[in-house]
Amino acid sequence: MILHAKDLCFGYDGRQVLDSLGFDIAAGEILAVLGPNGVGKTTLLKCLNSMHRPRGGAVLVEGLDVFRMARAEVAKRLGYVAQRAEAGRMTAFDAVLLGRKPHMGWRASARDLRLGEAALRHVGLSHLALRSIDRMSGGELQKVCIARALVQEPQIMLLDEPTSSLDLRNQLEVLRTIRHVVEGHGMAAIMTMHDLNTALRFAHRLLLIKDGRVHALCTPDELGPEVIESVYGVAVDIVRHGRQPFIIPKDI
Ligand SMILES: Nc1ncnc2c1ncn2[C@@H]1O[C@H](COP(=O)(O)OP(=O)(O)OP(=O)(O)O)[C@@H](O)[C@H]1O
Repeated sequence: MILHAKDLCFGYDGRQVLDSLGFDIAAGEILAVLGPNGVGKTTLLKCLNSMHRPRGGAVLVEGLDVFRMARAEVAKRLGYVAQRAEAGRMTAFDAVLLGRKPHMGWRASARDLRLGEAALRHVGLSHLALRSIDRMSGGELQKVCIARALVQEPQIMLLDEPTSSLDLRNQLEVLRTIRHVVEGHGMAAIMTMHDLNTALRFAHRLLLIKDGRVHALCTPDELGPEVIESVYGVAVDIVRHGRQPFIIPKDI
């Protein structure tokens, strides 16, 4: 297992959000974290990369406790792409290069620059490399942030709604890129999502949170309509197109 999360408990101002939540993820795996608004998906990602310190529980990356690591050590292992990117005044290339910071000396090496260029190419943004990120669309900025996590060369990518600002074509391209790097480099990705059908298509396993706990942890093929109804309060049918399952709400 590349990451092991055990019995995580976390709350804000005494209000419990995560309640003994645990799971494992293997190298080469994409895990979609699902559940309704406010259930604690972002909070979970922030606990995994030690931005939040849980009240109880542990997060181990290849057996090492992330809460005992220095910031740069965490960043070498876990690349985090936030839900809302902050756009400062710097070029897309410089913003991507920031992802090399945990690996860099006091200046970027030729390899750092090459990785930056390659990451921008991967997300289809080479032509905007010198554009300031405060002059980019929401989707372009989201892709810059994903490129920044790629150059970080982490073992695990934590992606908070990575496709929320992207059109259909860009959603597919970004998710394919993530799948390509995960499968090709023995990494893992944990991504929060609202689009259940996209999760069914791109994730190897689904983790559904309810009441701060793991309500279900299953493959797309194993997911039953009763789980969706219980977590989201919506009755659905699950139909198949070829072998691919799709969720269709019953009453629209
Ligand atoms: N900094 C904070 N201080 C206090 N409460 C917070 C803070 N951040 C989040 N919360 C609360 O914690 C709960 C979980 O929030 P979180 O953002 O993890 O949910 P989420 O599942 O990612 O939601 P969404 O799907 O809407 O992005 C929510 O009730 C939220 O209001």
